[in-house]
Amino acid sequence: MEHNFSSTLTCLWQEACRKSLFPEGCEKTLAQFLSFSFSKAFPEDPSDTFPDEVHRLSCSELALIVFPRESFCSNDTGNVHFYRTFRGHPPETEYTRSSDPAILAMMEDARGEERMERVLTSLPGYSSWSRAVAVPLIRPDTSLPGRIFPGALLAVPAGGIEAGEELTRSKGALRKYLETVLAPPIAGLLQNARIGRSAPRTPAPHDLPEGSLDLSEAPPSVPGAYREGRAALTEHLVGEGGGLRSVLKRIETVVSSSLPVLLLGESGTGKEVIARRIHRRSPRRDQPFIRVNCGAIAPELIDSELFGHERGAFTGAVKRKLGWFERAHGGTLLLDEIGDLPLPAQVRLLRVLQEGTFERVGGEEEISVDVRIVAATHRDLPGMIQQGAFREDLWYRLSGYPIVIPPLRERQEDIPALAHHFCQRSSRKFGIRTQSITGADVEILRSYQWPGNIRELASVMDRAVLLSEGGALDFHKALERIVPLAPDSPRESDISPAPLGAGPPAFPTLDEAMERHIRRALEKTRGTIEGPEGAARLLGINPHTLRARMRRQGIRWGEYRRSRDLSGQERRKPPR
Ligand SMILES: Nc1ncnc2c1ncn2[C@@H]1O[C@H](COP(=O)(O)OP(=O)(O)OP(=O)(O)O)[C@@H](O)[C@H]1O
Repeated sequence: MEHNFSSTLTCLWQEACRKSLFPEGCEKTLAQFLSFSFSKAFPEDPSDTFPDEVHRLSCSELALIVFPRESFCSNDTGNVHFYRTFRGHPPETEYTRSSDPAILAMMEDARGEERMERVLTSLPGYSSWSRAVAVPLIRPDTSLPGRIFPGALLAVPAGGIEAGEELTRSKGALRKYLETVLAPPIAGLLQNARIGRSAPRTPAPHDLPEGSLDLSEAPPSVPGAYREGRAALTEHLVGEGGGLRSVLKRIETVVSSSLPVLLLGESGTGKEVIARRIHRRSPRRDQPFIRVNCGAIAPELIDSELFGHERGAFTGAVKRKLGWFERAHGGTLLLDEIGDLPLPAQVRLLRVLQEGTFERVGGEEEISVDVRIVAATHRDLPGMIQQGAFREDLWYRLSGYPIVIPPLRERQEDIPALAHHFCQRSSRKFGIRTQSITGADVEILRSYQWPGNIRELASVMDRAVLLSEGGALDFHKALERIVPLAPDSPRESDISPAPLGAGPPAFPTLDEAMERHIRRALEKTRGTIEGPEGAARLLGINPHTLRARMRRQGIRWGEYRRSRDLSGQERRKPPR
């Protein structure tokens, strides 16, 4: 099966939309800009086909830079230069998301500009930083010969629409093709993703807000592939009549109030899905729903992320920025991984919960917000309170209405419905039709313990569909790939006591064991964090959580990545 230029680009964008929050009003510009840049990377005939692998893989690297419009210029070939921006003035880095902590760190670092340049120029396809326009990258994955590694570096002009007008001055049939064939579906995709994030339900085609695009205009090569934004993927709830019945009953009694809700449950059990349901069923449904992963924000940025900052509050604060509390005004704020919130931020959060007010960083104005808090964690908060890692008073504030989401192994009745749901989802995602799930398949799935819960089931299904190549699903094979960490972990040496007389026993602490385990997963996946082959999936945790843990434990992703890129050479051992 082969896919053409437009379906490949559309899939890449579908992935980008799930990972990034694009500024309102920028859809059309961004789509044109990116479509054009893509053609620069692939100057061949746009109807050229790509091998199946390109199409199947998700976009595993993404960095988004928002830069000021004044520094944006284009020549008449439409090539955009922003070299001067980074040379002359610091970029306005508004939002970055990347599976590459190295890129993320660079952007947060004062000297990041220099290092960013080094990384960009080292990427295949770039001869100089000045040519590093917004180009989705597709390059060979050296760890898996014959496969392709897709990723994207997006540079978005902060000025939005006007900046796009520059592009429209460039000439040629290719531009026309990009504008007429590719830009509308991509713009629609972006716009729908944004609407989906703030709207309580996915609008039906007939009631899309004015100005939004009907995706029925999109090229038909992968029907429906770009219709699913992150919201659609996370809002569908399986198990309403089964294992989640009591959870949903509890939700119903609280939805009409503004009481904070605390969702407790193992990683991957569906806490975010339930939080979205609470929002959708509440009177706030027409207001924003915002999710913040408290564990994924660098501690020094937490205040600014949650409460915003004033211009000049610190180096790099070039303009006022609203925090998540203000952005969620009137709606619901999901504080995910609340157990990872550092203690000083817990104090400030407590104040907002008690008084409903706060000040932006560097500001004096008292700001009041009306936000419904839903907090979620897989951690043992009472245990953390005992250890002094979580404030007791915050716990009392948050735990007024706790809801425990049972792990998948305790709601086996939901497995058939979940399996069907994810099978359809994976088939749509990869454009592969498979044979249906049989009773024997369900038995195999039921006999597995699902430590990674529903997220793990979804990833096993992805793998099964990919491996099926359109034929029967083989769950023995699909599950095999999840298990390989078990035989060599824990290693004997990790737990054996030291010889007598040699001092205290060398029993690793929990932190040390966790660090080793993460390192092993990174070694196995050669630094891949997200996606079906990634370390997060292997460990059964959210990629954001994994990155946060790596950061906390000083694990540098770059070492593992470099070992992957040394094709044909001996792999470099990561530091211990
Ligand atoms: N009941 C459900 N029906 C359909 N899909 C579900 C359900 N529960 C979870 N999922 C899917 O499983 C995945 C994990 O769910 P979610 O992110 O809500 O889990 P979580 O408990 O918040 O995980 P973490 O603690 O790691 O953040 C998502 O892709 C979600 O769409």
